[in-house]
Formats: sequence, C-alpha cells, structure tokens
Amino acid sequence: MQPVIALVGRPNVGKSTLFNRLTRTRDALVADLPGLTRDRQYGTGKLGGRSYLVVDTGGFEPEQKNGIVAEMARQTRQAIDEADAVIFVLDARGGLQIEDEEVASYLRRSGRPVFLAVNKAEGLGEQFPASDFHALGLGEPIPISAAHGQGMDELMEVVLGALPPEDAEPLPGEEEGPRIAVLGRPNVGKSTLVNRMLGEERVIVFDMPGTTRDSIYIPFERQGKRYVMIDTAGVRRRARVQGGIEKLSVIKTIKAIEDATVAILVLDARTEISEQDAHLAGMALQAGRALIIAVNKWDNLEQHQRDWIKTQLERRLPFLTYAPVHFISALHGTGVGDLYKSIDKLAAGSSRHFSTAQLNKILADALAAHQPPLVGGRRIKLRYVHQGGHNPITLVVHGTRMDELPEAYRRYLEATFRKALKLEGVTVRMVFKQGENPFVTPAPTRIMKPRTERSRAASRPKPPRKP
Ligand SMILES: Nc1nc2c(ncn2[C@@H]2O[C@H](COP(=O)(O)OP(=O)(O)OP(=O)(O)O)[C@@H](O)[C@H]2O)c(=O)[nH]1
Ligand SMILES: Nc1nc2c(ncn2[C@@H]2O[C@H](COP(=O)(O)OP(=O)(O)OP(=O)(O)O)[C@@H](O)[C@H]2O)c(=O)[nH]1
Repeated sequence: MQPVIALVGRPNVGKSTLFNRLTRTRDALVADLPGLTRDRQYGTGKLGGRSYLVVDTGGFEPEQKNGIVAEMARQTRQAIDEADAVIFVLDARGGLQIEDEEVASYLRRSGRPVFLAVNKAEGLGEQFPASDFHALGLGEPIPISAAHGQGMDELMEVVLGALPPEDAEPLPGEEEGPRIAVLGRPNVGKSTLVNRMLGEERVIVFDMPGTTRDSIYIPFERQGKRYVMIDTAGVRRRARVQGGIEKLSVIKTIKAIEDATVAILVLDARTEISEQDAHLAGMALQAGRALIIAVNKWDNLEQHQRDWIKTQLERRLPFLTYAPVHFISALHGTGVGDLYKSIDKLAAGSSRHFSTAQLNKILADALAAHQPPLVGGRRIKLRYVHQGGHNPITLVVHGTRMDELPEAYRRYLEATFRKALKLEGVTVRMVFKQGENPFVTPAPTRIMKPRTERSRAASRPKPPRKP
C-alpha cells in the first residue's frame, strides 16, 4: 500500500513547489484531458523505487486573534491524521517564525512521524541555520531546495526509510479476482449499491482476511467468479461501529482507486453532475483505472428527467467517451447484474498482454492510414511500440520529436489501438518516448513505410530482449 505523506507548513515556504517536485515523476505519464481539472492537492510520485501519495495541505492561514493552530483547516487536520508521515516545510531564509513553533507543537501532539524539510537552502552552505530548526525538537533538519530540486532524494530516503516496508499489507492477489472500487460523492447511493452487489442472490461473501487500516477488502463469489469489493465507505463496518458513519475521505478514495482493477463511479440521476463527479472520474482516469459509470436512482423517473441526465453526461463528462454507462437503481436492484458484465469485460481487458509484433502491425496500419503531421516542414517519425505494462494497459511508442506530436494525433493513435485491440472501456495509456527503438541495435526498425504485408513482415521488429 502506498504511504501517504502530508506537506505541512505556513504559507509561502515552498510547499507547492515541493509538491510539484515530489509528484513530477508521475505527472509525466498523465495525459492532459480537456475538461478535466488536475488536482493540485493530491498527487502520486515515485522516488528510489517506491511510490507514495503526497498531500499538499495548502498553508495554514495565520489569524492573529485565535492563533494559527486554532485556524488550522479541518482538512489539514484530517490530512495529518490520515498521513503515514508529515513533512514539515520551513524556510531557511526567513528563519524560524512564531507560527512555525505553533505548527510544531500541533505536530508533536499528532503522534505522526515528522520530518523537517528546510527549504530555500540553495547556496547557503555553512550558513544553513541548522541549530535554529533543531531547537524545534522534531529531529534533524534536512536542507532542501525545492525550486532547484536539491535534497529531494536525501529527504525522501529519510522519510520513506522510516516507514514500514511496502509489502506489510499485501493486497488480495489476482487469483482472487478483479478488485472493485465504488466511488461517488455523498448521498449518490454508494452504500446502497455495495450492499446490493454483495447482497444479491448467488453472491457468496467470504470472511475478510485482509482488513487494513484504510480500507476493507471483501472477497466474494458470484456465478463461480471471484471478485473483491473495496469497501471505502465502510459500509460493512457501519453496522458494527456504533454510530460511526464515516465521512468521504479523499485519501481513502485515492487509495481505493490505486488498489482497484475497476472503478465504478456512481452518479445521482436526480441531481446535476457536478465538478466533484468530474473530479472523481478524473482521478480514476489519471490512475489509469478501468471506469464504469453507474447512473443511479433511475427508478421512477420521467422521460424528460432521463433525457436531461443524458445531456448532462455528455456536457459535463465529455472526456469519458469510452467508459460504459449503466442506468441503475441500487435501491431496487435494476441493472445491477449488468454491471458485472462490464466489470468482467474491463477486468479482462486491462490485464491483457499483447505481442510486440501485433502492436507494431497496428502502428504500421495506423501510420499508413494517417501519416503523422509535418512540423516545421519535417515529418514526425514514429518507429516502434511495445507494451509497457497492464492495468492500465500502457503502450510505449518510440519516435523522433515526440514532444511536438500534436494531441489530436496522440488521440487518434490511442483510439486506433483501443479499437484494434478491442479495449472499449479500458484505459489505454500512451507514452511517447523520444529516441529510437531501444531494443534493436544498431539500426532502427523501418516500419515507417508499410507497403505490402510482405515487406511489413520482413521489417517487423523483434520482440524486446531482456537486457
Ligand atoms: N529561493 C528559493 N525560493 C523558493 C524555493 N522553493 C520555493 N520558492 C519560492 O517561494 C515562494 C513560495 O512558494 P510556494 O511553493 O508557492 O509556497 P507554498 O508554501 O505552497 O505557499 P502557499 O501556497 O501560500 O501555502 C515562491 O515564490 C517560490 O518560487 C527554493 O527552493 N528556493
Ligand atoms: N430512488 C432511489 N433512491 C436511492 C437509490 N439508491 C440509493 N438511494 C437513496 O439515496 C440515499 C443515499 O444512499 P446511500 O447509499 O446512503 O448513499 P451513499 O453514496 O453511500 O452516501 P454517503 O454515505 O453519504 O456517502 C438513501 O436515502 C438511499 O435510500 C436508488 O436507486 N433509487
């Protein structure tokens, strides 16, 4: 499970800059989807082979009257509570401020592991005021420069090194079936749907061996097939924990998405599709999860209401062109069985492996049908494609001047691959890499001018060799 790291500190110390640094590794892979706001508060990153989730708590607002801690936003406190570690960001140039000490005293009481990142330390050398920050009693201050990318590895080595090893809480394995996460904003009917899906006839729910701190995995079997429900809403726990209704937690949602094979986004047919809905969809897509839209509360709707929500879908979630949409009533169970058909299809799709030869044939055909555009009078060349991973299916295309490849052409390729590989509904992540085919040396494979099937076969690249 990914550790959660919260960035805390007073305004202007450089939290956002640090956040961008720490999440940059992952951002490079994320496609920019129009109509989709990128979340600046939560991001995933990877350093030293380990991935993590970073939460930017966005500065405490100092308030003279009540003191800084009193004004600490509820969300900030929640982020600290849910974090596995806190990076307390300080400013080497501004020195230690009274607000820093207030934040420090809150953090000391939080019981979370705290690490001091003293930012803007570039070029300070001997003048780095280590002892000032040491006096906070929160351990060794680590000098960094977020703006210049200095000290990042050192910082994260200390932070990640202090956390329990990654495999401490293993996820249910693939043999236990696709993992399903049910997402949605409050009151759309998530709990009703989860209960309905688990409570259906012919569903056998097993005991839960994998109970973790954050989510509960509920393995079950339906018509001889195994699945795992990720119960973020605490649906099953609710009955047990007296009065313990849990709030929608963004961190839990993100973790559930990361753990899931397939995410079901539940929408309420009786309310407008909101920014928050789009946001949740975006989080699932950015994580590359297969996504199903379940428009709930479809029972007893007038025709005009049904038309209205369909228009809303097109308008508010235009980037979801390939996700299957189901109109359901979780309350009455209508359409719930059909959800499983989509789950099976998407789960199978997102775990498929494709041969390099098959992928390159599709690439060659795509290039033949539509050449890549001329940029600055020269044609962009795409040379080679291979599968970089599954769930999400990642296709890595190598070529020249990839940074100039227009978005429209990228999408054309994505759509072509999705169609040819029969991956409707599955996220296909295209990664465009500069440079020649890394696997074939010395000459690049010439798949640029496919003429006949024969010449194509002759020039088809060899599958990648293990280095
Ligand atoms: N010299 C120097 N300046 C930095 C460094 N990191 C950030 N800054 C500058 O510090 C200012 C504040 O940076 P932000 O990242 O916006 O700070 P923040 O803590 O997120 O601020 P809030 O959003 O107000 O909470 C900006 O002008 C940055 O350019 C650094 O490593 N060195
Ligand atoms: N008419 C109708 N009402 C439904 C349907 N599904 C759920 N509801 C109602 O919607 C309300 C919210 O349902 P919940 O399942 O608690 O929603 P939730 O998304 O889990 O809500 P939170 O716990 O706040 O996140 C309840 O009153 C349900 O009875 C449906 O298919 N049709």
